[in-house]
Amino acid sequence: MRVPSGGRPVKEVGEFPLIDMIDGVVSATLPRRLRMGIGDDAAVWRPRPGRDLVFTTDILVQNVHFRLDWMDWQAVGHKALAVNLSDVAAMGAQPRLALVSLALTGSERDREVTDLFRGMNALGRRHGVVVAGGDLSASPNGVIVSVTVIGETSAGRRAVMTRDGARPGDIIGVTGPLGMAAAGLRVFQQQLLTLDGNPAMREAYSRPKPRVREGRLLARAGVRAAMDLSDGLLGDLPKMCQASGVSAVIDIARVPIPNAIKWNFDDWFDLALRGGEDYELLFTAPPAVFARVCRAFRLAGLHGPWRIGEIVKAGAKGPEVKIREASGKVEEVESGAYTHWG
Ligand SMILES: Nc1ncnc2c1ncn2[C@@H]1O[C@H](COP(=O)(O)OP(=O)(O)OP(=O)(O)O)[C@@H](O)[C@H]1O
Ligand SMILES: Cc1ncc(C[n+]2csc(CCOP(=O)(O)O)c2C)c(N)n1
Ligand SMILES: [Mg+2]
Repeated sequence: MRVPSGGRPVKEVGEFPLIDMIDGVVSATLPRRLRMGIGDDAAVWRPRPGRDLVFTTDILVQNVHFRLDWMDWQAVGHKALAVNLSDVAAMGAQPRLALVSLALTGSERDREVTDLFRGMNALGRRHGVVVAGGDLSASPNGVIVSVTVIGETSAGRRAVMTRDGARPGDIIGVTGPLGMAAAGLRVFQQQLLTLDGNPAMREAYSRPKPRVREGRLLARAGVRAAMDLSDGLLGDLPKMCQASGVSAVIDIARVPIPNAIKWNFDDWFDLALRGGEDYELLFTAPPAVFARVCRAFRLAGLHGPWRIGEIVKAGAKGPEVKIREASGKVEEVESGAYTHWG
């Protein structure tokens, strides 16, 4: 039997305070070449001036992140790599290598495991990424897929985009619609298989598209602040505001939330802004840089970006996110979206 050793249960501490506690243990002395440690979408290591390497890792746990009666094995492979590519994209870097650790119960078929790697490889090929290694282990309670991706910035290119680069006066942009993956999760959970538009929702949940090209174009256009939206806009934007010491006003009428979501779900606001797993990029930029981004996206044939609000100075209460209603009225909104252990 496990003897309680003191301390609080982590489900009471919460995911983000726990990260702060880990940070407190490991971040006392960091080498100068580590340009970014805990706190952003990826760690940044500068082996020499003019070249940054980025490192990120994300884990998918059966029945926490995916269910095998909802997703086939190729989709699990796709999603496990996609969520990592998304973090590299958020830094504005080019992903190169993936390491894949897999824990299996033993009853899976060899064919299912190779399917997982087929799904991963197909996505990797589209973004110039190869699987370069990994690890295998047993897992008594379901499949675990942990992927690490390494990326690089081009020599001489501007520095990576970070969460602490947002400044008052910046426009806030996103690279695509919000809420489709959360709607897909709802479709699976409630078996809404006759709902209008449900195949696109299930696809958004099962096979998110990492915005790798968009991330590189943002960085090249001079964007300094970006992150990817994994936990939902009202979970992630407050993190960016906190890191940058600024507040944000979101124009709700400008947020690209598909009509299929607004028309089908009464709780569309929470679904789209707190549901998570969109894997779109959230960025902020001064108006001139934002205009450059719009031009670059148009020339590259990419959709967006969508302008959804602006960064303002933090008030007396410190960094916060507010919502501008369609009427023009600005209202406070509770921060918070998906977190582990509720
Ligand atoms: N177990 C851990 N050990 C060290 N650092 C961690 C650990 N878990 C998270 N972090 C770090 O905490 C920071 C914040 O994590 P957060 O979950 O907000 O971002 P993320 O990794 O982009 O999210 P997601 O997991 O949704 O992709 C990241 O820099 C991450 O590397
Ligand atoms: C079966 C099943 N149940 C619930 C969810 C919802 N969910 C799980 S993790 C997460 C946020 C990002 O995760 P992380 O912060 O770990 O990267 C969300 C919205 C799901 N995907 N699958
Ligand atoms: Mg991220």
